[in-house]
Amino acid sequence: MNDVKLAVLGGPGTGKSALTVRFLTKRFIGEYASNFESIYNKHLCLEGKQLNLEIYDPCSQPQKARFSLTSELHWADGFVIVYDISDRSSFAFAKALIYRIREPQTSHCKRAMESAVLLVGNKQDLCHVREVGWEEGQKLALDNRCQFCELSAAEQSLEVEMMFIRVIKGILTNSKLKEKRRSSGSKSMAKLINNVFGKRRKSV
Ligand SMILES: Nc1nc2c(ncn2[C@@H]2O[C@H](COP(=O)(O)OP(=O)(O)OP(=O)(O)O)[C@@H](O)[C@H]2O)c(=O)[nH]1
Repeated sequence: MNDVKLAVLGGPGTGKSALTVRFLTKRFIGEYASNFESIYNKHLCLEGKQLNLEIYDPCSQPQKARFSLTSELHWADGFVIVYDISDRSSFAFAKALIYRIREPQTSHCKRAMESAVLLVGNKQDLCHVREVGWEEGQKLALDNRCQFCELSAAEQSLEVEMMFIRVIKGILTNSKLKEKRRSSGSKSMAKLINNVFGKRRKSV
C-alpha cells in the first residue's frame, strides 16, 4: 500500500474544509469548525494501486495549529492551494504559499523531486462578484509549474473529485520519476565503479 500525503492550504475562509469534505463525503455542509485542524484518511485505488491517502486540513488560527508551514512542507507529497475567486487577498495569500513551496531552499530540504501542486480558484458560483480573473490563476500556476482549475465546492461534486484525483496522479507520477532516477542513478554508479575498477584490474 502506498502512502500519499496531501496538504490543503490557503487563506482563511477560502473553502479548504468544504473541498476536503466534499471529496471525502460528496456533501457540501456549509459551515465547518475552523478552530481545529484535521488529518483525514481515505483508501482508494488509482492506476491499479492501492493508496492510503492522508489529507491535512489546517486550522486558520495559527496558535492552535500543530503544523508550521515548514513542517507541512516536509510532511506533504503534494499540495492543493486554495483561493477564493471573489477575494483578491486570498489570491495574494495563495501566491505567497506557492512561492514558499517552490523556493529552492525548500525543495532542497524536502525531497529531491518537486512536489505536485494544484492551484484551485474556489467559489466559482460567485463569479458575479469575481475579483480574480481565470487568466490570473492560470498564469500563476503556469509560471510556477502547478496545475490549475476553478470550481465550486458548493455546487460541483464531480469537479472537486476530479481535482483531487489530478493532484494525486501528479504525486504518483513524481514518485515514479523519483524511483526511475534512483534506479538509473544506482545503475550508472555501478557502471562507473565497474569501468574504473574493471579497467584498473586489466592494466595491472
Ligand atoms: N458560495 C460558496 N461558498 C463556499 C464555497 N466553498 C466554501 N464556501 C463557504 O465559505 C465559508 C468558508 O468555508 P470553509 O470550508 O470553512 O473554509 P476554510 O478555508 O476551511 O476556512 P478556515 O478553516 O476558517 O480557514 C463557509 O461559509 C462555506 O460555506 C463555494 O464553493 N461557494
